[in-house]
Amino acid sequence: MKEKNPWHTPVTIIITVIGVIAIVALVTVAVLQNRPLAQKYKYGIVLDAGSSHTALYIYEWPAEKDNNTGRVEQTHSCKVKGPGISSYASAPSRAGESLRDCMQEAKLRVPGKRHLETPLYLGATAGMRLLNIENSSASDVVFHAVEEALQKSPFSFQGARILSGQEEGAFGWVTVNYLDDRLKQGLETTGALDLGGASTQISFVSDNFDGSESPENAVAFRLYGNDYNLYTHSFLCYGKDQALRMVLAQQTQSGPGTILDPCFHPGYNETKNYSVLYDSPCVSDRKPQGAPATFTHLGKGNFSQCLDVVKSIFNFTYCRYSQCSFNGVFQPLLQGPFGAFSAYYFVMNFLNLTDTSIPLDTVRKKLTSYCSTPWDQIKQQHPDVKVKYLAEYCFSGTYILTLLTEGYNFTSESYPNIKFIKKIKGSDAGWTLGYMLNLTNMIPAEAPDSPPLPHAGYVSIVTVIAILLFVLFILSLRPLWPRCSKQPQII
Ligand SMILES: Nc1ccn([C@@H]2O[C@H](COP(=O)(O)OP(=O)(O)O)[C@@H](O)[C@H]2O)c(=O)n1
Ligand SMILES: [Ca+2]
Repeated sequence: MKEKNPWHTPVTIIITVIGVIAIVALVTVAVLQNRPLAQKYKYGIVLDAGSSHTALYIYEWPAEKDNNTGRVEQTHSCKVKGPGISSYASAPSRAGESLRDCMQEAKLRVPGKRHLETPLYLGATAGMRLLNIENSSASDVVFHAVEEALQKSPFSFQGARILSGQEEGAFGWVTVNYLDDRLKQGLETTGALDLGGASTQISFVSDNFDGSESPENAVAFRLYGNDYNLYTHSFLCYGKDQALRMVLAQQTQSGPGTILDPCFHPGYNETKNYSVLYDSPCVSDRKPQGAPATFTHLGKGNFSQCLDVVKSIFNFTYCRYSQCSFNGVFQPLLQGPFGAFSAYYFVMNFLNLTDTSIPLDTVRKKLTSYCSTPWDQIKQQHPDVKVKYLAEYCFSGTYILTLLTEGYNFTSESYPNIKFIKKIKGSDAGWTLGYMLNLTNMIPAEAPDSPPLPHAGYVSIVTVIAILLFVLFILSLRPLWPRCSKQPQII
């Protein structure tokens, strides 16, 4: 005869069923209540109107996070065809038209129902700064034209303006450190080196800089509960395109019909226009009197002579402060790691010199050999690279090396602290992300209160405690348990 299981009493079965139902209900409620909502995103768009070209960046971040504290990421970028907006001074309406294709792409990339609430910013940098110096009404007209075009977009246009050099430097620094998660965690920050076509920025935190020696180079931030005293400086005219103009101007000072340029490859031979070369406030005051209309630009391909002529555009003769970089500009002691982006990256990547563990002497040797390579051979080796860019890499590499070592005082010891970077975790390094984070108040001054446990941890703990309570409950009912018969069974 089969013996009856003592657990199969109505009381224990009912208790067990109710207990199991209670646990399932409790865990289900906990999971559902705290489940991250289906991912919905918000968007922001920034147009970077640089001196050489305009680029559009789309950023997205999770919509459900309080105060927009979720991670912001770049989801798309679009390079506007044609030159930078400052080149449209004589045909401003074309500046507006030039943005059309990228704006169309943005309309497709940002979900339709988000269009109206998506902020759209345009920030212009050194190209427009120079145009504004040269001819402020022309820069107003260009802005008017791009504003008109952007107001027609379905997005929430927040205005177009020129960033100050300080803002450009500081927002580049914010971008790099935000993407590296250094701000939230209060880690040592990374300095930012940005090389554009018309200006260049250096920004870093240094222990011996509190802003008192040179307030115009100080930007104070309070981010996630940490205070930062950022040193930043923007050198107008020291972007690589304007620097090249200064180097050429230096060599055409005596107004000859031909220059033999050590920064261009042997065999390079182009006829260039004086008025085009001198059409910039960076060099216009140096235009030789009675110069011919054109000059012949010949390459000589001599790195060490190129170094000398590049050095001549830096002034190291005066410094009113305890220490300077160049042109009498204060700079505290370099400190920490640096990220070098924009043209720093493009040039060094082309030259295969992004690895900064390569000793500076080797970098110089490589440039010596590259610069002395005949122009025909260079063109043959790089049929896909735009000839205008290709012709300038010897100059640009030499310029970058000079700016870093002579200008900013990087040494053989500190050069490896620089990383040449294009993107960080999928987002481009540059001022645009920092600019948007600032304008949308997405970096809080104080560290936000976050729940002590992540969602998965919370659910696991609720489940474990529920099971534990159930077991304890069953144990507490021990007096009601049916007795087990321990008597020997008689067969
Ligand atoms: N693929 C690329 C894109 C840009 N560039 C250069 O990177 C620089 C970008 O400067 P930019 O247009 O942002 O000018 P700024 O207004 O920042 O001075 C220009 O000198 C471009 O020629 C490059 O060397 N390779
Ligand atoms: Ca730029």
